[in-house]
Amino acid sequence: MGSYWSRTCCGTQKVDDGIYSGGGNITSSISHTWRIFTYKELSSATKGFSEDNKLGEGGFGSVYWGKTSDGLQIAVKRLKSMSTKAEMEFAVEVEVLGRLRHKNLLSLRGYCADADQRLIVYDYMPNLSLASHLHGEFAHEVHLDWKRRINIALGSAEGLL
Ligand SMILES: Nc1ncnc2c1ncn2[C@@H]1O[C@H](COP(=O)(O)OP(=O)(O)OP(=O)(O)O)[C@@H](O)[C@H]1O
Repeated sequence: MGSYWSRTCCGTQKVDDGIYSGGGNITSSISHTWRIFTYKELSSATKGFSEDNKLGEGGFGSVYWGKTSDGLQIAVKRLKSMSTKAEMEFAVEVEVLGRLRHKNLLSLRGYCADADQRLIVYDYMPNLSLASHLHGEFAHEVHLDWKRRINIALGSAEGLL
């Protein structure tokens, strides 16, 4: 469940002005249903999980930008090991996000569970994380005034409900 909470309260909330709270990212979320991807499909979408496509790294694996054959931009989280904890992360994420559709929640696009590979596919969020805007690399570029900060907090709370 830890992962679920990180995804909702610190991970991937979207708010009205387009910024995601915590470690999440910004914008472009149109809700769709999810589907099962093949490993080959995801490998080809991410140019073989190339370093150039790497968006970042979380507790359970690396996240890669990709483009599907039908032109959809995706973020693919490739779990690094098949520990019980990682299996749990995968199951909870797919189970919970697969059921939820909310404008302030990152949408699950699908997953892949081929042999010992576990990958989770999300909408790609192009504007990086709120954390990077609050404390990181973009903190000096984008000035988040209190009005925007309050909107973000309200949007995050709405997503949690
Ligand atoms: N949907 C996405 N679109 C764009 N970038 C993303 C997306 N999801 C994740 N990322 C990038 O990948 C990084 C790692 O994401 P990930 O969800 O694995 O980790 P986390 O939320 O920081 O930590 P944890 O694994 O503990 O939940 C993020 O910080 C972000 O930069």
